[in-house]
Amino acid sequence: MAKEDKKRKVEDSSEVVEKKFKKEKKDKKEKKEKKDKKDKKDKSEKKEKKDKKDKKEKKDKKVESTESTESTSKTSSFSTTYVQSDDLNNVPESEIQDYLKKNEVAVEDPEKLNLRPLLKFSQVDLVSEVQKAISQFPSPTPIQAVSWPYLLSGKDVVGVAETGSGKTFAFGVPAVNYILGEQKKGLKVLCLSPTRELALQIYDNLELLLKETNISSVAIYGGVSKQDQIDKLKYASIAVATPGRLVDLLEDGLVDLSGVDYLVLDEADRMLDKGFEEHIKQIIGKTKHKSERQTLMFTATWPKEVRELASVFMNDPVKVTIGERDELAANKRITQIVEVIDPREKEKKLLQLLRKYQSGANKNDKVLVFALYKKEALRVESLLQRNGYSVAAVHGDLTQQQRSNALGRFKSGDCTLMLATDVAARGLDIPNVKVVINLTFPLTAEDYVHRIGRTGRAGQTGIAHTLFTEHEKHLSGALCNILRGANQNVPEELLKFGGHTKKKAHSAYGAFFKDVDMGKTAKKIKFDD
Ligand SMILES: Nc1ncnc2c1ncn2[C@@H]1O[C@H](COP(=O)(O)OP(=O)(O)OP(=O)(O)O)[C@@H](O)[C@H]1O
Repeated sequence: MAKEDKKRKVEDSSEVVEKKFKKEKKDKKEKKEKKDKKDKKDKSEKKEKKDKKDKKEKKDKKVESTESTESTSKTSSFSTTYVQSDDLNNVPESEIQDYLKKNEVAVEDPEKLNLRPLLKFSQVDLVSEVQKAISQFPSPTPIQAVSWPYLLSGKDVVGVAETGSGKTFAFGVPAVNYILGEQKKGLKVLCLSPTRELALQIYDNLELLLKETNISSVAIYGGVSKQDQIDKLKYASIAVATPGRLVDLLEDGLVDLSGVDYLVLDEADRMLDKGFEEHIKQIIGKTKHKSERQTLMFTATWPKEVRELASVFMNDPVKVTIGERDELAANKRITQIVEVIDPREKEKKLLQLLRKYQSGANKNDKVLVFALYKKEALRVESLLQRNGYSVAAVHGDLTQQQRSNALGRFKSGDCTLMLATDVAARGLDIPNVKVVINLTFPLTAEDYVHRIGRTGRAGQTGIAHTLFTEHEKHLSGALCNILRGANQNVPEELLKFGGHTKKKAHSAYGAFFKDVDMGKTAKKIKFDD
């Protein structure tokens, strides 16, 4: 019995052991399966993450395909040490907040540096030649006040501020200040601009800052001989260029951009749209890598369509916005009048408007008339001449010499009437333009904001008178928004076309709109080489 018991016990225990063993095995198997499952999941998650990362890297690389692959730390001399002055430190915080509020300043500052705006020129330590050149002005404009501390700290900046608000010196002063503090020779600063006239204007402004220095600069643009530009490039530290001519010189091996570590895209949204994208990539790829370069983009209009592309060329930029600029906004000092008329009445109406705006005490007021296409400009030019007007014309069919002469006559006041296409819409700073007349509405609402921005500059007021016809009805919604945003009257006749903006269907926002008949004339505007 005892033996049997013992046997049973042994059997029992062996059964238990076996059971236990089986259970352990089962547990192990389950555990392993679980682990495998988890590993598999982790692996696939990791792979997904890696794929995503690779994809992003590839995409970034694709866009910046020609960027050099040199070292990654931002070590060049532009990483200067900006120190907030005691004078600025001592300003009560409430005063700073009042300034930011009054000027509708918004700053997106990824590193949370919270640099204070410069309320006076004396609150910043600039190289004496630069300090002297800007002392002609009473104080920095808001875009200068807010962006200089970041630019002088070596940060990338996107600056969005209304037309005529001093953006040229906002990027020009830190650029010249950098060059003057720089020991090495060679081309270091490059400013890109969409039109020849604007490139020349930026160049003239920089020359004012360089007047009392031994630094040379050069303007590179098409329509004139290359040789003079090539000669000047040998000594220049700063170049202002239109993309087409610059690419021309690059392809011929006549310009070396490998030392450029301060890069400005003026009218940045235009520079990044489809018309210029390829040239811009080609040029930027020849400058220093973005990790060693300070990249600046300044503009009055900053549509969503170009923001992603912009970020590819920049290192976590600080974004400085003056005014409510998330919506497309016009300068509020400009009185905007919009008249809806029959397209056949346009030219008769133009003559009436000129009589109205250039009469009596205002007879010498400067008036700028915009047409849409060269052909139209030529026709209207002869209409005006037939009616006894002396008119300065600026459009793409004229030689550069003719364009420069016309602009010069209008700037100096020798001729008080200028007729232009959109080559003159952006950036041109012409003193005392009292009235802008849009004889034909431009292709985009952005262009409208730039065109009317030729008046009401540097704190002055101005009038923009727009003739609107049914041919442009697809832009009525965008125009209504701009008028409302600047507290202007929205005419009933315009509302009849519809007060809502249509969606844009193509990233070349300047040229294509969804469900919209752009008419026979809707071709892309060609800008300059
Ligand atoms: N701190 C300042 N105080 C007063 N006027 C200034 C100051 N800085 C620049 N200006 C003047 O303001 C005018 C407009 O400046 P600028 O041409 O730079 O405008 P902008 O913002 O680039 O305009 P746009 O968007 O049309 O290109 C110029 O005549 C310039 O000399």
